[in-house]
Amino acid sequence: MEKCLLSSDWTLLGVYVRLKVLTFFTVKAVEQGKGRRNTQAVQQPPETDMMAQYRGIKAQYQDALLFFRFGDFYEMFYEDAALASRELDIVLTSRPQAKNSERVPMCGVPYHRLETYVARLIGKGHKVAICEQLEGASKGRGLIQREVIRVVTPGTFFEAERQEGALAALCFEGEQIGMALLQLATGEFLLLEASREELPGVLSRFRPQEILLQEGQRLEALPHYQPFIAEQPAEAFIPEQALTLLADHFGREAIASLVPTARQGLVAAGVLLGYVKETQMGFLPHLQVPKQESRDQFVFLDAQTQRNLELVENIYQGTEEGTLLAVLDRARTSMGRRRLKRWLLHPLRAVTPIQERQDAVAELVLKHSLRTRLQEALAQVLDLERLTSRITSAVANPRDLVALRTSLAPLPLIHDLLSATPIPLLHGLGSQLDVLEDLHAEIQRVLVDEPRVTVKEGGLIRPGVCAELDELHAVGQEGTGWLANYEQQERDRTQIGNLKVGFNKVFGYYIEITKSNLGAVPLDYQRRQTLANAERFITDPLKAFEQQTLLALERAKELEYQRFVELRDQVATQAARLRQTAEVLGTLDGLASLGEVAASQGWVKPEVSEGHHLTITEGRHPVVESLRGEFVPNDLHLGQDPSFLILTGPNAAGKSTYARQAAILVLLAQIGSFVPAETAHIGVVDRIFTRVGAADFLARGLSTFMMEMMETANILRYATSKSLVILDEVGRGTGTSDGQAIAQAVAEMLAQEIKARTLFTTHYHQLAALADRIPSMANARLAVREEQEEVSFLYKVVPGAAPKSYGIYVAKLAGLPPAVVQRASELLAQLEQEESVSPVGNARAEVREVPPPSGWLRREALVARLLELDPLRTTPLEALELLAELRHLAQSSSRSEGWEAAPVMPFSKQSGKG
Ligand SMILES: Nc1ncnc2c1ncn2[C@@H]1O[C@H](COP(=O)(O)OP(=O)(O)OP(=O)(O)O)[C@@H](O)[C@H]1O
Repeated sequence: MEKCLLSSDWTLLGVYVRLKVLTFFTVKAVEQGKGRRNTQAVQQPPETDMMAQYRGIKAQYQDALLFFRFGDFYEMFYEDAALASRELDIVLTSRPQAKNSERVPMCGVPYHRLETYVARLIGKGHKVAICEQLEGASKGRGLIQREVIRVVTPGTFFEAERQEGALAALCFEGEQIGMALLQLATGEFLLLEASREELPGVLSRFRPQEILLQEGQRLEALPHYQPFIAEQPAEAFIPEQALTLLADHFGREAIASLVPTARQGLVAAGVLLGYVKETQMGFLPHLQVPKQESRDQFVFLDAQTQRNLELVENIYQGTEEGTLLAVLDRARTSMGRRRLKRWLLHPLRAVTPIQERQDAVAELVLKHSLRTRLQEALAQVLDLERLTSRITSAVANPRDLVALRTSLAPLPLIHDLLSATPIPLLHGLGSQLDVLEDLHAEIQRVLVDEPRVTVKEGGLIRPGVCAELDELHAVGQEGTGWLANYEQQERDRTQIGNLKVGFNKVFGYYIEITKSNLGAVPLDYQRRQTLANAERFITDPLKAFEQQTLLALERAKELEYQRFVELRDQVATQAARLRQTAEVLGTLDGLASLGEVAASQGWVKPEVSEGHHLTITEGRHPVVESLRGEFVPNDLHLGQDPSFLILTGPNAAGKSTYARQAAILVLLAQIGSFVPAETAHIGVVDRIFTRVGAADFLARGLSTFMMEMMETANILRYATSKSLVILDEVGRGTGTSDGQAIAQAVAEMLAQEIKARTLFTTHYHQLAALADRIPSMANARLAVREEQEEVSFLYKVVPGAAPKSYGIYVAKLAGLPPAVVQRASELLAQLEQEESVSPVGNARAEVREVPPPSGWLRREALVARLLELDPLRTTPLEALELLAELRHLAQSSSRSEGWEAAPVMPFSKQSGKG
């Protein structure tokens, strides 16, 4: 048994006095807190010193909401109070700053709900500075010392579920950007490099909630998420300073080895480390040594591609629903879920590691019982990564240690199961899995089965751990017996049957006598408190008892707290082992999840190799299939010839789905997953690009077409012959001729020069003729069945180009007014009559004149034309030309049905006369 020692040498009496005073003041503080909410109960004038202290501290943290600890509450004052009350939906109240002075707006939250309220403020993009009382309140000591112990920012808040606490720092040097990324929930520290064009894609993969930039630097608005930007002084970016900081924290050697290849990233990492040290102070979790992410290791996915393919976030709501992640996620742990997400955004480029993962997934598909046993064991493991961060940053409470103990229990079984498999990746995971038996045993030995959440109320440590603690608990237990005896003894002595011995925090132990029995109270009872129906007394024996037991109790609580902190610190020293175990479990869970999806959905193992081919039979889009329940499978054959597929077909016939499906199947294959198809042979790709439809780029102040062209330009700049490109209706954002010309020129470059495997959907049917001229191009179309007036989509891809778009039919389906549909059909017929085959090979198509519109639209056109006219600035020749134009308009109008002649005819006549 251990000997637990209290650091201070309080005498018994000293402890007691302090205890009572402390209790008194704690309660007073609470009462003051309540009093502020109930102004009638305020007894003391407010401490102006305290407000001065508040202002002094607040001046140092002007950009954060200051949570100012006051007894059992965190209080906010002035503008912070107004903001917090709005954001947290809590009552805004006020108190006078000094006697008769003006009232100060304030609001408060109970100390034990700190995490919840901070989470809400962080979620709304605020920073919170937590200011603690550094000492207990005691009589005559004046102002309590207070200090900010941590500044929580959007990128550093990691302790709550789903908060990753991801933080990035960027270091610009010309066109190159060094980037460091730190995730406090997992301790992962990455170094990356990117060009300015690549930056949005890199940021979008990691989604840091907060980005550190050198002051004066600007980050171009990111289209789909708004991180919190924290400007840092230029000195922080001085390389020597940044590198020294890193070397002091991680060791000189670890950092020196990274300098040659990742100098800029390291500077960013130094800035980041400085920032987390400054803001987290004593609450900095264990960080892993920075690792450099090699650009060539992963398939590059730009921000649009990540978004267009709806990998981890759907386009319209930004949630996980309807994403590829949602289909794949059968993970049993948070670590596994994070791993799957990471894999989806970082498909592998090299064949060998892909095949290693595939083999592991195949084993887990095949060996159902192995997979289910592993998954059952994994289901008992809580978020070890976050727990490690909580433990190492000292925010962990006793329940966190219990969660850790529970999570470690199934590890030996997982280890045995993995060690028995011959599959290299799984077997390797078994060897790397540190089952941490020593930690499990120690937590089991020290901590009770179900401890309290709070650390200072006792009830944490098992009997037998600490001799002194056991003795103190024994005193407490004896005391309970003594009290019961004493109560009975006093009842007998006074003959008061309902005499009660009780306890409260302010007065300690007392004897309560109801008013009707007050006549029988013995002389040695000393009155302490008067209630409505009773009086409370103390006696000398009760006082002596109280002194003894309260002391024992408080000392026991203090000892338990100390022992708990010791245990937490002891676990924290093993952070690196815990992190490694968490990493292994995350990978295993990710693989098991892929195995389960493949097995339950009947997916197959794709053959991956270095070739240029992409051959899929009976492929399905996993997300559309999961949402629709049924899906028409399709084949795809791309390689050297054809490498470029022009896809035509009606609107809503499935062109985009088919093109995206190709990208998703390639991506699945390259994360090591099985794919929804009969067979798949995939030559690995280095980059996947998708340019799909319109998106909201208002944030960047760019027109949709401008954005479309910028994205297309990027594809043409970065795509290689190993890339996969999905272009959906390029050029549709501008005039028909321009759009078609651009689409053709882009297609020609991709097919003839870049030679990337490409799926190109278009409504410019003229482009289909390109395949006659360019050997690497082929046409495919989405088949439809036409019966009488009705068209049905078959969702089947067949060779050849589509004869027409059926746009009007789709418009009708979509509910366009019959008159408009009718008019559109007339116009289409007319256009088709006039249409001459447009010369493919010549990028400029002819601009056709479209006849005037019908009904009220015709009249509108005439009126609009007249309103444009400025008679004073019109030459006689222009006037004549205009008359002719108006006459032509009027003539064609009068031929059509539904013509309302009245407003236009007089003018027409007039012009006729003229
Ligand atoms: N193979 C398929 N099997 C079943 N349903 C499908 C299939 N392909 C597409 N669909 C369904 O058809 C809808 C429309 O598909 P998609 O958006 O791909 O059409 P599109 O031809 O690209 O249309 P547009 O040219 O108007 O953009 C999809 O949302 C999906 O519900």
